[in-house]
Amino acid sequence: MPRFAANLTMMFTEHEFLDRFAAAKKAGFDAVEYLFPYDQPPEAIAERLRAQGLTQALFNLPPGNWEAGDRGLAALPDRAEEFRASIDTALRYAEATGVGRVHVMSGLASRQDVTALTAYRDSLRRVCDAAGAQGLDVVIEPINTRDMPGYFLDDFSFAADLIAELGLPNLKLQFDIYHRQILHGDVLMGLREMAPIIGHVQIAAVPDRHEPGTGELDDARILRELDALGYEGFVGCEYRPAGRTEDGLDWMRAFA
Ligand SMILES: O=C(O)C(=O)[C@@H](O)CO
Ligand SMILES: [Mg+2]
Repeated sequence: MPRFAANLTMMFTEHEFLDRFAAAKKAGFDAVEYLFPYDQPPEAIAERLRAQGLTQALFNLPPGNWEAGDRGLAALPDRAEEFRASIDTALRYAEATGVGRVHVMSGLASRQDVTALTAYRDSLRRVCDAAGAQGLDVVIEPINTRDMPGYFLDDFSFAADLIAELGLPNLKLQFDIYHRQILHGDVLMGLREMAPIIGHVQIAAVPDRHEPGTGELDDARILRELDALGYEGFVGCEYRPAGRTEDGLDWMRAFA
């Protein structure tokens, strides 16, 4: 049975961020994820996790200046120093929250740009080394360029090849079913091929990014396939509820 994690950046936004932990627990979740914890002190987040008995499944490294358009730093050669500092920040939050994996966003750059590719490889080696010393996995996620135009990591095969080439034991793939369908389709084959390197899964209906089961894919079938493949990690519910979060959770009860 999938271990669902509520994505608190997208779900339970009826509540203030720190109150979303209790709301997720009350709704039946045992784990949470979100994009960025950095507006809150790590101790405040750790306290909410402890109080609710929740597991922290995932969060992202600081992405640079999100409001100014940054979408990560790893493939940006002229931001290497900032990237190094972002690792230290993320690892402080990792220690406080007990998270097992962090997502590193590549940033906006062309995969044809050799300096970007070199920077990306160097960044991944560096972050895997530092995170590995703390017993953490690092995940990278191909993101569709309709939602994020110009995103460097926009191809699942490229990501899988890079993971194989780098051979870093704690570098894994974040398989977001929503992005996979928009970028390539062929979701079940993608899961079968990439199962050995998947470190985290996320789900949302395509194309509107609402509750699973409301889009063009048979999400229940996909979740059963994950089980059949022996996937034991988390499935992050990274969707924007069509209405109040609590009113749209029936899809999940089918897996209880
Ligand atoms: O957008 C997604 O999908 C994510 O998983 C985020 O972490 C990056 O925007
Ligand atoms: Mg995602």
